[in-house]
Amino acid sequence: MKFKKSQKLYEKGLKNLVGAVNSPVRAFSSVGGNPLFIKKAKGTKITDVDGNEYVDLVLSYGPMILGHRHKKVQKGVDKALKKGYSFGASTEAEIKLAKIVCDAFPGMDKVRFVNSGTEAVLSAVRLARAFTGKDKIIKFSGCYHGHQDSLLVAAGSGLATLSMPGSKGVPEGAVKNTLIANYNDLDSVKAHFKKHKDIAGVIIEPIAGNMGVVIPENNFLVELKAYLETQGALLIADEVMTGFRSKFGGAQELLGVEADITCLGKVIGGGFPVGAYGAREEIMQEVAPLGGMYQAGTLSGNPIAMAGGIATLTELKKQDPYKKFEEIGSIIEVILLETAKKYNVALTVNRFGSMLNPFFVNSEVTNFVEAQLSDTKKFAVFFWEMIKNGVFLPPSQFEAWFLSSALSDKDIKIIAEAVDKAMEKVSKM
Ligand SMILES: Cc1ncc(COP(=O)(O)O)c(C=O)c1O
Ligand SMILES: NCC(=O)CCC(=O)O
Repeated sequence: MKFKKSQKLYEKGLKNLVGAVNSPVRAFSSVGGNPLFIKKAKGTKITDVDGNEYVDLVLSYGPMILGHRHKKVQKGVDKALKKGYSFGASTEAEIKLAKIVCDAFPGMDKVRFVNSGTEAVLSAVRLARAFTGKDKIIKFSGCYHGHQDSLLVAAGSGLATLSMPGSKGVPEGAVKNTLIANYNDLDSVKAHFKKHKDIAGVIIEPIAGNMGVVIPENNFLVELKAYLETQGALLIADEVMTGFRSKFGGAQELLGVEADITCLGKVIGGGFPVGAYGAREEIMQEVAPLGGMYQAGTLSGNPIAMAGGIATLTELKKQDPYKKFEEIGSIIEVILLETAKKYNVALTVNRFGSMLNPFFVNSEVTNFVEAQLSDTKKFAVFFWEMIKNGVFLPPSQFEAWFLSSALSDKDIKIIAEAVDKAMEKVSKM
């Protein structure tokens, strides 16, 4: 496999782009080598500029749940493109997507569309503060909620890969109202409430995907929500990753919990830039123009993005792929575990439906500290061998792998063969 053209573009890109990437997550910092440049994608496959074809388990970090360029999505977007790109005024498509989203999440009477997951979360946090009149927010170590100042502490995703505890350029004042708790540890949440009277809410990835996949234990979320109710604080579910992926109604439907405010992104745009936050009526009444919490956007509710979202969610509802996700997901999980056993490689696999991660560690991974015990050198070797054998993975131990509903038996065979080669190479380290 050759990467000559990617290498050339990388060198060219370095001149006017930062690290030749537009998100540090796309840099190959922790796996070595340079980022691949992509030419096109269709269905389950992604092709780089050198013509190498891969089964894609990145899926644009989640959005491409139907696979790339699904014909219904393409059709919906093509139709919208013919009518205009952006109007700065309302369209019927916004109402349609809002209904699909609100119908899927029982705790959501109203929704506001924005352009990214980051925007969705920063607005949701502002809304929690506006509604409760309190300032402090608890987040969990290893959860990533986008790159707004106040939550860019103890965050996973790219910060975990780069071993950064936080970001430069975030003033102390911006994080003075942020408290950190441990995932799967309700006592660590309670400890904050014992100390502070002004906690507006707790934000959580209900199934964590940014420290690698980490699953909420037993009744963690249900108990967290019940406890927050006793404290008059809100539960903010950051379902940017899990919304419409864990289940049509997100992790909340699956785990039987109803958040006060829900953040969405990724899948709801079907590959176009969309984010959203929503809540029950009395909370959304705070948002301008109904209430005094300001939040706006030139391209918010963009008609092309709305068309991508409507087509994706309509097709997703029709396909109802969640049983298939469980089946394929468990097959891939077994492939990883059995192959690791065959080559005597220590491995833990965390999986929730169509999100999964292998960790190169012997012990279970239930929080960020345990996730960081994984041998990232082994992951780097594993990653490159998977690439060379035709499977496109996120270039980081701490990013979830995503499955699409388009995956076929043939794709699984490619994955199984690549895993065999990659595990064998890891075993020789
Ligand atoms: C859980 C979660 N929240 C928020 C974000 C931020 O979304 P975006 O990258 O669209 O700004 C992401 C992904 O990056 C995410 O995984
Ligand atoms: N886990 C990280 C993401 O989902 C987003 C990717 C990015 O920030 O580029």
